[in-house]
Parts: sequence; C-alpha cells; structure tokens
Amino acid sequence: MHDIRFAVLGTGGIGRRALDVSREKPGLLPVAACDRNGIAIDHDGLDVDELLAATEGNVASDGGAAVKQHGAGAGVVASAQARSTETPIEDIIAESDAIDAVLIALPNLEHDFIPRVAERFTGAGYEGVLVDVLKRSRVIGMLDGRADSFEESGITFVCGAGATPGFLTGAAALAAQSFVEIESVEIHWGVGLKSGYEDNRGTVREDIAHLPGYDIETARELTDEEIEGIVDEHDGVIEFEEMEHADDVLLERAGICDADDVSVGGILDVRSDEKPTTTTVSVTGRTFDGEHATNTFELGDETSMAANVNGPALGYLKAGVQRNRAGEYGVFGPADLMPEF
Ligand SMILES: NC(=O)c1ccc[n+]([C@@H]2O[C@H](COP(=O)([O-])OP(=O)(O)OC[C@H]3O[C@@H](n4cnc5c(N)ncnc54)[C@H](O)[C@@H]3O)[C@@H](O)[C@H]2O)c1
Repeated sequence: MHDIRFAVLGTGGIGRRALDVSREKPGLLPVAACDRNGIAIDHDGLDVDELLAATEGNVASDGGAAVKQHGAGAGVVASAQARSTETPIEDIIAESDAIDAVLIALPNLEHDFIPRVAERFTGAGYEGVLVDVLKRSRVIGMLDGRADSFEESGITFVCGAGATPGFLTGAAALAAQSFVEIESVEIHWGVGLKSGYEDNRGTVREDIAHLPGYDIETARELTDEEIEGIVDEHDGVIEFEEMEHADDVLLERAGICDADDVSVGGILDVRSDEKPTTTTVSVTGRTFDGEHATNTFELGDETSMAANVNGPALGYLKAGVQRNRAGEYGVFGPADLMPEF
C-alpha cells in the first residue's frame, strides 16, 4: 500500500534519483516534482519511468547556456506529465493538502534559501513533513530559529538528511554508544561521479565552495566553464578538508559531542564512478570502564552517492511521517531519528 504521498522540489542530480529510488521503497507514492521551470503533478502517482526517461540528460539546473537539452524543453517540462510555470514551488504548495511529505533537493547556494522555502510552506499552513539534504552547518541554526512556526503549523522538519550530513551523522550517533565520552568524530568520504558536473551541478558547485580561496558567494558566481576549469586543474579529483558540514552541529544538538570534535573531509572524483577512497566514520571515545577505542563504520565501495543520499533521505522521510502522524512537530536531525527502510 502506498500510504505516503510525497513531492520532490528540484529534479537535478539528487531529485531525479530520489524518484528513481522511491520506486523500490515500499509505501512511497511520488505525486509531484518540480524544477526551476516546470512542475509535474498527479495525485494518483507520477509515471516515474516516463518522467526519468524524458528528463535524462536534460536536467535544466539554472537556465545557463551549458545546460544539456535533449528534449523539447529543458528539465521537467520535457515530461508529458509536466507543464511550465514561473512559480513551481508555489504550485506545489497550492496542492500540498494532499501531500504528506516534501523532499527538498534544491541547491543551497544561498544559506537562507531552504529556510525561506520552508517558510513558504508554513505561511500556507502546510501540515506535513519537510526533509532536506542540505550540507552547511550554519543553516541548521536558521531552521532551529523557525522551530516554533513549524510546530504551530504542524510541520515535522527533518534537516540534513542526505549522506553527510545524514546517513553518516546517524552512523556516528550509533557508533558513539560504546562510549561515555566522545573524543573525536572523523568523517572521510569518497565519491565517484562519472556523470560529472553536468549531471550534479548543485553538488559539485557547492563542494567547490569548500576549497581554499572559495566560499559560497564566489562559487555561486562561477560560470559553468570556470567550474569545468577547476575540475580540469585537479584532473577530475578534488580533495576537501575541514568542510563546513552540518554533521558537527547535528551531533552537538543531539548531545553526542561538541561540534569542534567533528571533522569532515573527502575526495570527489568527477570522472570515474569508482570511489577514490572508502567512506568511513570513525568515532573515538572513552568507555565507562576506562578504555579508549575507535569504532569505525564503513560504506561498501560499490555504493554510489545516489544510493547513499537518496536511500537515507527517503528513509528519514518515512521516519518523519511517522513522527508527524504521532503529532510530533518541529526540527529533527538525523541523529535524533532512525531512518526507516
Ligand atoms: N547531504 C548530502 O549528502 C548531499 C549529497 C549530494 C548533494 N546534496 C545537496 O543536494 C542539493 C541538490 O544537488 P543537485 O546536484 O541535485 O543539484 P542540481 O543543480 O543538479 O539540481 C537542482 C534542481 O533544483 C532546481 N531548482 C533550482 N532553483 C529552483 C527554484 N528556485 N525553484 C524550483 N526549482 C529550483 C533546478 O532546476 C534543479 O532541478 C544540493 O544542495 C547539494 O549540496 C547533499
């Protein structure tokens, strides 16, 4: 039985794959999807096969010149189920009475963009679940600052619910259970994206903002050619250290450790699907009986970014719906919930 009707905001690299993964997750019925230029809605369930086929290689991200366009229109409007609109998010909000949960797979190149999108749902009196896969630590505080209005509206907001933060934050919370004091949490990720920048625009651009000499503002202004240039300079393999990933504040928020004890780094290969390094979460701490040890959680190298972001995002969405139906509203992080399968 499909008892969770959900929408996806953003049908780029992440949003399209969320729809794809949802086909194999029991209980989920995708009823709406939008990108910057279009919207597809069918309350009986979208035809995901058709939508994915129509948007393959046609993931209109920002209307820029380099967007791949293989169909009649750019992005979601290439689907027979979609129509073009200048107000995609409002159009979904207008139908949100019949939507249980919304996965926000939008870029996060302005820190307050996702909080502002959430405000639009609150303003319309939405009662349901919002889930995002945002990365930046500072955005969590902005969402926490709106917790009262989410509670008043009847919204259960699950924030930072992708891979990192998200899945790996939850793994750290579990790995911490052997200890009574946590000394450090080290998250080191490896991602191979043969589909490259073209199919993962938000992800790659936002990661570049973590490189020395860049920030979110400068990354936002880069042209597609400049991004391709940075990728070329690194021969397609870019290494990141001390990233501002919200795993730190989300673990602190859950009472597990101080944000300062958490470090996140990783290696992104934009030219190969093979991971350049194994993704690990290492939690070091002291046990009640005085031992020091490190518990390590490791992902299989064959698991793709798409699997590790979207499986958990939809799993947390399901957990959020359960909370929402039990009348629990406000802001939840991935260390506060166990994702459902
Ligand atoms: N937490 C994690 O583990 C994790 C991992 C990967 C990506 N992400 C995040 O996921 C997000 C999406 O990444 P992506 O690679 O899919 O990006 P993308 O650029 O490929 O796709 C973004 C989509 O959002 C749409 N969009 C942009 N502005 C819009 C607007 N105003 N209204 C409606 N639609 C709009 C675009 O048209 C596009 O469909 C990024 O913020 C990225 O950092 C998180």
